[in-house]
Amino acid sequence: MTQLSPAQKPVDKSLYGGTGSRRITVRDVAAAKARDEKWPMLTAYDAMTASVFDEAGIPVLLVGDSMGNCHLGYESTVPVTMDEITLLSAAVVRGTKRALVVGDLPFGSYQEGPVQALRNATRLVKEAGVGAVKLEGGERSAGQVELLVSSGIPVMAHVGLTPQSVNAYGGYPVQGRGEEAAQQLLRDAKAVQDAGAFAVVLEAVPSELAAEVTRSLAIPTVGIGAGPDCDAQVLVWTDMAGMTAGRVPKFVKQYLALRKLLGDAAKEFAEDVVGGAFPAEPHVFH
Ligand SMILES: Nc1nc(=O)c2c([nH]1)NC[C@@H]1CN(c3ccc(C(=O)N[C@@H](CCC(=O)O)C(=O)O)cc3)CN21
Ligand SMILES: CC(C)C(=O)C(=O)O
Ligand SMILES: [Mg+2]
Repeated sequence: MTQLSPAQKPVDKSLYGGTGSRRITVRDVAAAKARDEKWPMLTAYDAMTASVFDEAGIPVLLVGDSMGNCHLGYESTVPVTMDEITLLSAAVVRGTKRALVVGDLPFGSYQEGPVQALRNATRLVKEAGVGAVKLEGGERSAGQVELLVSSGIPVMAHVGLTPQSVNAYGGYPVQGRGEEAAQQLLRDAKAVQDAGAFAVVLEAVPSELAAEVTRSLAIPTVGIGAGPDCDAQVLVWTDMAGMTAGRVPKFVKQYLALRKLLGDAAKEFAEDVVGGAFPAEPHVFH
């Protein structure tokens, strides 16, 4: 391990609950694994929401391609474009002071190969100001991870269930069940670590397997539907806050009924307008 320069001294005692004012870097995230520290990650798609999570101390925010279904009204993440990810990533960076912002590379922006991946990741770093990018795939994406990392762009990898492959899966099935699939998942996680990824998302895998991958890797694992033994946990913010319409996956815990609360507020406003109770004297200029 090389000596850290002053600018790279650990940001705080911990990623969550720290008070340091400088922005968290991938080195801070990597250092948390050695301390055996668990940390939270949430998605964010706009500056206002991102500032709430930043002020709450969430150390890493992912501008997920889940913006496709959560924010932009698509059926899945598949239609999301580089223009959309870049626009919303720039907003999240503007809304935050401390969080490391990770931009998700959308479907079609890196599958052609390492050079395409580098072109699009570079755009996200230069135009949006993200501190790292994320892309899906283990062994199949190792070449992309390697070129990005050697070019100075930190990469969060993503193995297990990779939602951009929804049309190949025919849904969102749990991955890594059975000995052969478990061995493949281990190979995928090792491949992206060896290619230089600073962390890896494990999505929808049995918790026993996620625990084994977490023990086997030197880089942090970020679980979503991967049980309690990952180094970090991520949820889509609209799922966590009870804002998502319709059914949410089994791995989601809802901490708020935001969809109902916001709907009730909208109805109250509407009734005030229709009934003449709003605006009242405090809201009026003379
Ligand atoms: N709002 C939202 N939350 C997410 O977590 C999320 C997205 N959108 N969009 C992209 C992907 C899709 N994700 C999903 C969606 C559904 C399941 C799901 O329901 N899976 C089955 C698996 C059952 C099995 O194979 O045994 C389930 O019933 O939980 C999992 C992940 C995760 N990602
Ligand atoms: C759920 C996370 C890992 C993600 O990729 C996304 O939100 O797009
Ligand atoms: Mg994603």
